[in-house]
Amino acid sequence: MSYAVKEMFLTLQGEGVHAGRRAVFVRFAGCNLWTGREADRASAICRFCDTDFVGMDGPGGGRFADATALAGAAAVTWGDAARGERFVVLTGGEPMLQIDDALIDALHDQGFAIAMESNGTIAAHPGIDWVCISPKAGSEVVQRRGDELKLVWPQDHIDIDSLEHWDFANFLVQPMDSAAREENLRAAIAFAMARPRWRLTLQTHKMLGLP
Ligand SMILES: C[S@@+](CC[C@H](N)C(=O)[O-])C[C@H]1O[C@@H](n2cnc3c(N)ncnc32)[C@H](O)[C@@H]1O
Ligand SMILES: Nc1nc2[nH]cc(C(=O)O)c2c(=O)[nH]1
Ligand code: SF4
Ligand SMILES: [Mg+2]
Repeated sequence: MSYAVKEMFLTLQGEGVHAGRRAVFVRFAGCNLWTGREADRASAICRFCDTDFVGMDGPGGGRFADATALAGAAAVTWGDAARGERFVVLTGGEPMLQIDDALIDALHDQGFAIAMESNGTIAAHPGIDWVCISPKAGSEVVQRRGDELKLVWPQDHIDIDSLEHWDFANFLVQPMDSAAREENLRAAIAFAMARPRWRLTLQTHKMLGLP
């Protein structure tokens, strides 16, 4: 199978438990909860997305003919730093629309530990080493176990008590980036103060000027 990739870049993971860790990001094109077109945002299931995942025109993006080609490009993007530490984050868009056995095997063959950022509406590939699920109100989350649950806040129509029954090792709350970001940050802080099971996570790459 070929893969449609919006962009591929080297940075620090900005969010979640692995914040601060050197990582190759592979941003797949396309999502099942929004077309990515501004004209469709108001009628989408997911309306607060901060990401351009349309097309294959970003830095390091393109159509990769097969898994070997994609994994090879990820290895080149990682560069000469300690091979044993290779870490890739598969995101999008919705990465589970494209991730398959061949890609997971090829990335592992290149020595990568594989993390994924997903909306959880498609079951995660079992070979992924670190599964981060970020639930969206109005969607059906089928992937209810993993390494981190990252709730963007505030969102209406989320049943927090039922999320807490899902099988995740870490529960994180992330303020929604929007025109109301200050208010959203206060709301996320209040959330973490009221529910000690949850930890605040910030989009540190945005503060640092990293991609
Ligand atoms: C762009 S999404 C791509 C992966 C996948 N589609 C998902 O939603 O998890 C990557 C992460 O950014 C989060 N995110 C998207 N828009 C955001 C915003 N406006 N503020 C804070 N986090 C946001 C998502 O919830 C997700 O955790
Ligand atoms: N540095 C950095 N960290 C991130 N963590 C999750 C991201 C994403 O868009 O999935 C992201 C991103 O786009 N950049
Ligand atoms: S599910 Fe993820 S990629 Fe899709 S629109 Fe929402 S935040 Fe963006
Ligand atoms: Mg992002």
